Amino acid sequence: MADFHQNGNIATLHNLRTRPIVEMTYELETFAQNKKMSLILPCLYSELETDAMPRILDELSKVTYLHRIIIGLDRADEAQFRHAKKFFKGLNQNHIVIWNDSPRMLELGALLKEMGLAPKEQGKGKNVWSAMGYLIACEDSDVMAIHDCDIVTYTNELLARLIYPVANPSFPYQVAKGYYARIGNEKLNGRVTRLLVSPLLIALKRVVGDRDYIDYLRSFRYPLSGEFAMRTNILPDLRIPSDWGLEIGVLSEAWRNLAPKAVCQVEIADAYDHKHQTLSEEDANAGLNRMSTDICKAIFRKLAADGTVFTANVFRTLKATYYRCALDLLEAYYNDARMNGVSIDRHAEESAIELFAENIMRAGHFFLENPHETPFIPTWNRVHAADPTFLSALRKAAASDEAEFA
Ligand SMILES: O=C(O)[C@H](O)COP(=O)(O)O
Repeated sequence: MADFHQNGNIATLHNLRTRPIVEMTYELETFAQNKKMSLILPCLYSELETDAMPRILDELSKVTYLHRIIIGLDRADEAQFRHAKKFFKGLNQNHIVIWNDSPRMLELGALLKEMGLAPKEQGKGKNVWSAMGYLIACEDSDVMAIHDCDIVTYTNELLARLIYPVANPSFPYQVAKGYYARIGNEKLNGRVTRLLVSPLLIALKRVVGDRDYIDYLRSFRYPLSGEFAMRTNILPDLRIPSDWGLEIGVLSEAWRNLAPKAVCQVEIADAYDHKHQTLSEEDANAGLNRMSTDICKAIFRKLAADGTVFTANVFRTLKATYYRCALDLLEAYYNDARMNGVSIDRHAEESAIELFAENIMRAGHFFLENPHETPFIPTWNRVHAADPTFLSALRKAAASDEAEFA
């Protein structure tokens, strides 16, 4: 999409023209001579059975500049792990499938628990955190990228554009966040981003006042994208949530640890579509219902850690302000979609807003009632300080699983 707007907070790297992918690949191959680049794929076993995954595999096999691919496999039994290993055999790069539920990994999990350092919940955040631990333990990657495994519009150009800003040694960026317009089947998607995060940030600014952190989050065109890249030296000090707050958590950590000049966002695709979860109105622990609550919790915790005081009244006001802001934005989304001949189900969107408004209160209530319970996983630095042998044990366990279940 050809626009060149800069928001003044973080740099935005656009898709200004269709650059031949061979040109960019050539540059990346040159960077790779001095900087090793790795890719982390957080993956559910069920995702191997989708149409998206074979396409991703096919596209990745053509990539020449990657040093290693780490696949974090969740929700798999032994037979499924064996199958996953076969499935990824087609990759041309050095790669490893980490079976997160293997007896060896569970034993390591128990050890973490004994030290009081275990992630509180299973989920994408924990999967990514474990894969990052493995990457740190390998001690040989300078740059890493991560993307979802349910992208049905995937091309390896997405990866090239995502990793480029942190791979180019003359760029100052330590973190690059991917963005795109999430439109698929002529439908406007990205429901949690559009209907929860954008209006919530506007409402927070009105209710709790100006905060650098809120302005920073508002600078991102797609704060919930699962695609980001970073230089690996910042990994050991990253404190991320174990749940769906992962994406916001990574941005928050970049804000806490880095100067704004070291963070950028990059347009990685013209079109992006993925598997859509249900809203799950009936079950608060599933789908977008759960996701929206986890995201609110992550934002509230970070604001509190930056000195914002929350009370029950603040959350009540926030809910009302959010609701108004969300309806106003919906009007804009609706007109934007209509003018472009893209469909949008206004009733479904309003129902989602009503649910998200409830979840702001629910997350707020949780925050007030459980002041000591945080969704954040300890940093790898902390784990290393508690047990200096842990990271190498993790690496060995993954290698032993790889060898034993050949
Ligand atoms: O990014 C989002 O807003 C959520 O992942 C939901 O996305 P979807 O509406 O495209 O399924």
